[in-house]
Amino acid sequence: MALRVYNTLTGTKEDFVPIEPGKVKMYVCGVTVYDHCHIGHARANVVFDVIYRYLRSLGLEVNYVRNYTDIDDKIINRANREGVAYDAISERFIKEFDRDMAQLGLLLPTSQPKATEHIPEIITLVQTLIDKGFAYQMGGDVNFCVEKFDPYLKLSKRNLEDMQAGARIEVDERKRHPMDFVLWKEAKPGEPFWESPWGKGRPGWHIECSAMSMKYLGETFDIHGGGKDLVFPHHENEIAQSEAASGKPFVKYWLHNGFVNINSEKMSKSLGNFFTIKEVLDKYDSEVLRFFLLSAHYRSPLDFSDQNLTEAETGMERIYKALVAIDETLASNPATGGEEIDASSLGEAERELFDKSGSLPLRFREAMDDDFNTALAMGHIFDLVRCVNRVLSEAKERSNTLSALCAQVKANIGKIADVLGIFTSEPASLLTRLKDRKASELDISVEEIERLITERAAARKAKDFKRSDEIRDFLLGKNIVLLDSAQGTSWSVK
Ligand SMILES: Nc1ncnc2c1ncn2[C@@H]1O[C@H](COP(=O)(O)OP(=O)(O)OP(=O)(O)O)[C@@H](O)[C@H]1O
Ligand SMILES: [Zn+2]
Repeated sequence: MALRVYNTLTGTKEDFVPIEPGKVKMYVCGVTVYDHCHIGHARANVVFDVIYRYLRSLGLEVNYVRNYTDIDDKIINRANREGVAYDAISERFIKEFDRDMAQLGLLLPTSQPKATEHIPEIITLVQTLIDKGFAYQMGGDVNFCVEKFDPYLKLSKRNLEDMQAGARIEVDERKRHPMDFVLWKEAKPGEPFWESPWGKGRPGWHIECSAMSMKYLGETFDIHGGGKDLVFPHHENEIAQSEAASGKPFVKYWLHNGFVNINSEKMSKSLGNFFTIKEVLDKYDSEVLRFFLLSAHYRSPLDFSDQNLTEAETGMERIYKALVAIDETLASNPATGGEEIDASSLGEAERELFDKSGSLPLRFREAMDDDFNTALAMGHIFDLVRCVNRVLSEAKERSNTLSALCAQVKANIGKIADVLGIFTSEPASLLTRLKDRKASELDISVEEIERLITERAAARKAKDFKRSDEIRDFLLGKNIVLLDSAQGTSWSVK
């Protein structure tokens, strides 16, 4: 099966055929850098990071551009509130964004252009639109004339007349059509500005993405991405500006991620119902957050709640525990390396594991080829882990075959890990990290737990089972579960 992607432009899943064989040009709208990023922003960026990684894993050469919107009303407002220059705000939040993305394990895009570093390209594009009759000057502003661009609203499939009728916003009478949007904004006194043929001003939001995407990727490119909320007006306006200027199709595939919701409402700054990436990473491991964000298909809504993150943590822990068990099996009886597994000699459970592990790369590819279905891909990993647990718990001895099977599972999960950017940690240390995090929320210290475990071992040795049970129950009351084995006693948080 070849890769198929859901294209918002056609409303269908289509075969993905790059314009130039072997190469993919992809632009994703970045953040407006006026505040800390929330989990909705994390989702948009993680989703396209995985799409980027998957395309690369298919052997495609991907030119991935993600911008920073570093001039905007929201940035100016915050700068005024804090009494600093606009670029003190944008620079601060670019640094914060970069730090958040690095924590979430994102690969760097090929280019990360900033709007303010592309003013000449923006002015040239606006001038071209005026020269071609698609834009007009209105005082110190320049507007795009939507009626001149016939396919306007082809992405969101809205109707201009209906929208006009429905528009209750106060409309500037000087506009030729109420839906005309601004390409260049005249600077108000005290606002940052750049010189232009229309006076001192700054670019509108939509034009920057047309100018930067076409500069880095050409007039027509393969993929344009962003959150669903950008379909209208942002992407619709990008299409209008770019296609009106170039006379060519702008983008072949439009991909949009679904929202992170809280109580069925979009997480957003304006609603105030948001959690920043930093806040969440204070509490949860970054791999847990990434795991959570990829646990749903990228177009589906994703409900954010403490409970859902805790469930993601438990799910990830289950997989890592299996990876630790695999490592322990390999340590106790290393696979001699490269040995063939004789399938006919396997018992029923081993046979199932052998089959599921062997077919994992193919099933992963099928899931991802179906519009990047990371949820299904993760389901395949859980399925495999169930088989691993069964085989390891039923195995009477650590045989060479068992080690060879474990080595195969480890290698095949490893291949997927690189594309999803999860399961990449050293398993034992990840489990320790999770345990430490949970322990930090307990009302008992790790030292105290370990002291009690030592005391309990001594009590058991002295056959003082009353004291030993007392300690176990006391710890259980603190949500600590003890597990006795031949190697000693280990503990985990319930
Ligand atoms: N709740 C969300 N779920 C998924 N993606 C989101 C969410 N909120 C924003 N995004 C996406 O993040 C990217 C950056 O958005 P942008 O900087 O324009 O956000 P914003 O409009 O400032 O955020 P907010 O919506 O909170 O005001 C866009 O692709 C946007 O669609
Ligand atoms: Zn954009």
